[in-house]
Order: sequence, then structure tokens, then C-alpha cells
Amino acid sequence: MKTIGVLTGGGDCPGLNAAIRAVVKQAIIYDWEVIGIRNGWKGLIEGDVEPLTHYSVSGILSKGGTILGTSRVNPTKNIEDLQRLRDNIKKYGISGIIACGGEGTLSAALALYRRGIPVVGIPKTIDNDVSCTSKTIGFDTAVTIATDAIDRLHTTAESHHRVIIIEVMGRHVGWIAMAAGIAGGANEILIPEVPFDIEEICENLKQRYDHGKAYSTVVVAEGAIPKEGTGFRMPEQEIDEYGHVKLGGIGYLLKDEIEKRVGVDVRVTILGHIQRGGSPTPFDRILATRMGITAVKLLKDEDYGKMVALRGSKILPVKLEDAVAKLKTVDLDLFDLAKTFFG
Ligand SMILES: Nc1ncnc2c1ncn2[C@@H]1O[C@H](COP(=O)(O)OP(=O)(O)OP(=O)(O)O)[C@@H](O)[C@H]1O
Ligand SMILES: O=P(O)(O)OC[C@H]1O[C@](O)(CO)[C@@H](O)[C@@H]1O
Ligand SMILES: [Mg+2]
Repeated sequence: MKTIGVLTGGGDCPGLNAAIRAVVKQAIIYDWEVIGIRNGWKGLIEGDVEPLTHYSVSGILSKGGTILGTSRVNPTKNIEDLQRLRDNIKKYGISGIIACGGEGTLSAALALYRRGIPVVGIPKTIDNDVSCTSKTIGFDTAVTIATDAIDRLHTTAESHHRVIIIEVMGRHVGWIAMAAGIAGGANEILIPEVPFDIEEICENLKQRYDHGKAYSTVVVAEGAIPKEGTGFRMPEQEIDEYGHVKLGGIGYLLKDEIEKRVGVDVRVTILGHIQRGGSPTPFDRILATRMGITAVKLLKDEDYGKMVALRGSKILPVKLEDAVAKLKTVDLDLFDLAKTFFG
């Protein structure tokens, strides 16, 4: 009999509960015990844990968020926390840890693995920016929500002959913007990987009006940046308690520029955390279920330091160090395809 621990770290996303449920169900088949670690690595440092049984995971498959809670705490920040974490692993008899997280939480998992802690990772983040896996848990749901929003904003933009800017999440990468932009037929898509030229965008929008298309939808990732020397100034940005730049608001900067340069009525919708809430899509439920089960199997094989990944149609292990070596940025061939529909 083994005892394993499971935690969720970083921003929450739909599908985490489906993964936790799968971990618990598979562990029960092996006759193992599962300890739920509350609020990411913080719970392991503080010894904030709860046993997870059949009953604790009953009815959570379709529920958004994470029943375990989450945080962005770095367990390797100081030696004292690291020691407390080790003491708690010993205290609760944990022989393997499953960490569900984005590149930050998984980098911490790798750092712990390198210090001898038996850990495997499950990639989750609406941003879809973890390498070595074609999809992360939560991305499909976020794209579905953003596409629905674009569809709805499209009809009102058309009725009022307006430009509507839809700002979506995507701190370092533009996967949500690109996927939802293509699916929703956006007239412009702005992503962090390809700095934008405000003059070019305004020219395209003007041309649409000249050609009788008296409305437009513009999708912008929150982390989009202007091309240098193109006359678009970004304000100073605030930093949050975990050292992340506080994003959100590029849509309003674009609005001012477009109104000034094109002379049309512009409205802005910032989708924000709506993209991270609510029920996961069937795709995310299935992905999370498969990943959760495979992660437990890796612990059974004592195949630590790995992350489960979607490779083609299979869920396979990859090295954590490869998964976090660099962010998975947008496929620029796909972005080129999206450009066919700009203007
Ligand atoms: N190289 C690293 N080593 C140890 N800890 C790290 C490392 N990089 C990031 N972290 C910790 O992981 C936390 C979570 O990272 P982050 O906030 O990026 O979330 P995430 O897990 O990537 O999920 P998401 O990006 O979807 O919100 C960070 O706040 C930081 O404390
Ligand atoms: O929950 P917070 O701290 O506002 O985090 C927002 C960030 O989290 C993410 O949603 C990733 O989970 C980013 O796209 C976004 O920038
Ligand atoms: Mg991250």
C-alpha cells in the first residue's frame, strides 16, 4: 500500500477536478491512499492536507475550479520552507506526488525532483503554454468560452457599426486569442509572439469600412505588445505579490488609438476570469481523466521526474525538464493562416 499526494498550483482552470477524480479512482484500484494537498505547494509546506476518498471526488467531474484550492507559492524559495515540505512528506508517509500545474508549478516540481522528491506532473493552464504536450487541461474550455463571446459580440458590433475589441487571457503566449480568433472569425488578432503595428491595424479597419463592412471584431491577448517605433506607447506596469506583471487593459489603449485614427465608435470587453471558470468541455474532461490515470501509473512504475503529455492521440510521459525548458509559443504557421481573414 502506498500513499500519494496530489496538488493543484498556479491559476485554476476547468478540468482540474476531473484530473483529481481520476487520480483518486486509479489509486483506489491499486489499493493506495490519496492525500489532497491544499493550495498548491503551500499546503505541503504548511501540512494543510486532507484524505481523498471515493466520496470526496463524487460529483466533481463537471465542476470548474479545484476542490483542493490553489496558490502561486514557490516551495524552493527558502531552505526553511523546503525543510518543512520534506518533514510533511515524511509525516504523512507520502511516497509520490502528482502536481497539476502550468510551467511555473511544474518548474517547481522539477526543482523538487532534482532534490530527490518523487514527483510527476500534469499540465494544466488555459494558456496552453507548456511544451511537449499539444494541449494542456483547461485550454479547450477557455477557447470555447472566448469563441462564444466573440460570436455574441460580433452580432452587436454589426448592428451598431462598431469596432468591438475582445481582450482575452494570454500572458506570454497568444494561443487563446489565436484559436478563438480563428473560430470566431475575428478581423484582427493580436498576440504577444507577433508585436502589432497599430497603423497597419487601423488601415485594415478603415478598408473594411470602405468596402461596406461597417463593423469589426478585434481579438487581443492581454500580453500583446506593440512593434517598436510604431507610435503606440505602453504605460508602466504594476507587479503583483508573486512578481508577475499585472495585465489587463490593453484593449482600452487600443480603443483610444483606433477611435483617434479611424474615427469610429469602439467598445471593449475584457473577458478576464470568466475564461477560467465554470464547467470543463467534454474534451477537457476526457484529457484530464486520461492524464490523471496515466500520472498514477507513472508513480506505480516509480517513473518520477516526468510529465504526462498529449502526443498525437496518446497520453505519454515526457521529461519534466523538457516540458519546462521553454514556453510553447503559438504555431506561427497557424497564425499565418489566421491572417487570411484579417481586414
Ligand atoms: N523555476 C521555478 N522554480 C520553482 N518555482 C517556480 C519556478 N517558476 C515559477 N515557480 C513558482 O510557481 C508559481 C506558479 O507559477 P505561475 O504563477 O506561472 O502558474 P502556473 O503553474 O504556470 O499556472 P498558470 O500560468 O496557468 O497560472 C510561481 O508563482 C512561482 O512561485
Ligand atoms: O488569477 P490571476 O492572478 O489574475 O492570474 C491571471 C493570469 O493567469 C492566467 O490565466 C494563467 O492561469 C494568465 O493567462 C493570466 O495572466
Ligand atoms: Mg504560468
